[in-house]
Amino acid sequence: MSERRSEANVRMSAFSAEAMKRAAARAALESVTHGMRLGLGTGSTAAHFVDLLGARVKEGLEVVCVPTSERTRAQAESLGIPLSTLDETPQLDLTVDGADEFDAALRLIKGGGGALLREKIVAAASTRMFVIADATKEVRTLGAFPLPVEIDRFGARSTMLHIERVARGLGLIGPLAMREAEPGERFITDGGHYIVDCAFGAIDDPDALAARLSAIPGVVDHGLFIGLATAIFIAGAEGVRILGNISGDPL
Ligand SMILES: O=C(CO)[C@H](O)[C@H](O)COP(=O)(O)O
Repeated sequence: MSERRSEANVRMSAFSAEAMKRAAARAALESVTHGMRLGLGTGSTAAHFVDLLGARVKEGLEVVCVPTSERTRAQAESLGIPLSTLDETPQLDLTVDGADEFDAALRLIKGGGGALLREKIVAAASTRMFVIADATKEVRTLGAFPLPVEIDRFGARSTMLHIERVARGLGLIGPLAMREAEPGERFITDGGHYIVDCAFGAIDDPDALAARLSAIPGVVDHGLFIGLATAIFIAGAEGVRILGNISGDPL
């Protein structure tokens, strides 16, 4: 294949990935109605949703939204979307967010964009959580995407060793890497914490791992979202299909 041709292919697949993310976002937006209190996710897929929502707000749709990151807050503000905080609006009707991976039981890995803590708090404050994703995020077993774990800065090295020990107890062995914003500069979350990316490989028992990680004192939260997503909008070449229940409870 010529260099020019392969460049064109790369551009084309990037275009279709974005088109799929937007299609999933558009499908989720159909459930948004007048007066809703919404949680706004973080990441490139969630950004499509915020963009489309902004257009609906300009047309007169009235909603109030809680963003899950400073990045999403800035985008929503720039589009004139009315914003609130969880202190002012502690209960939300619906959160729409992306994911790094999901399985058939609607369990997710999130945190690739570093916003997992606020994303989980906002999702847990919502009656429903819709995940929007392209079909490449669907997996049989979670874990191909390294699991992000948010940790306190105090005692970070010790907390990493604790995570390693706990994971080993579940048969999970893989390199842990402190996330960097740039080479030599640690990534800091909106909440002021570090992120450790844990490349465990296949996580056969996500529920057990989630419980053990949550019990480690220095762990602020982890990217396993279990029992939170109520529906997943999956965009593929054939259109958008929905896993779960758009009007109901988590599986
Ligand atoms: O969890 C997240 C941010 O913390 C994102 O939702 C996740 O990383 C997916 O991002 P993208 O839509 O860009 O693939």
